[in-house]
Amino acid sequence: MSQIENTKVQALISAAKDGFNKAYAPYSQFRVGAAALTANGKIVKGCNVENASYGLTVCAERNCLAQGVIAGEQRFTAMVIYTNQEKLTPPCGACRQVIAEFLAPEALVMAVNNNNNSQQWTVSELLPDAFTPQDLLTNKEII
Ligand SMILES: O=c1ccn([C@H]2C[C@H](O)[C@@H](CO)O2)c(=O)[nH]1
Ligand SMILES: [Zn+2]
Repeated sequence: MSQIENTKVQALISAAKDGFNKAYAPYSQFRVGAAALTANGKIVKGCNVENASYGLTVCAERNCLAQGVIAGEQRFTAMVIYTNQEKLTPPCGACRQVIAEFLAPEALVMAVNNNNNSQQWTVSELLPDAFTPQDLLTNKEII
């Protein structure tokens, strides 16, 4: 995350770890925490929240961004996803779409684990040619 200050990256990892510790994952036991940096330099976090009706589960990444929106933030510049998995956890397809709604294509998403291994992608690497709010605006111009 070279374009983000190192202290901010450390703060994001720590917030994502907090999220991980709050995860509600009684069915999969697969705990995930996420944290995002807002365009104003604030940090918001989330965790996965599972449900007895399995399909209603919401991932950490989407909960994190929803927490940001509730806090009045709609632009984010980076996201960290924290797990205790040796194989680093990338965001699922549904989360990639929601990430593309709120983070710019060049923004960074980093997966980190409890051994401090990490891997990072840009939003456009995760979801090339994303369908975004701009596509809706273009459509309005045509109408
Ligand atoms: O990037 C990911 C991948 C999975 N999960 C959650 C959903 C479910 O609760 C559990 C297993 O898929 O992990 C996330 O929160 N984020
Ligand atoms: Zn997801």
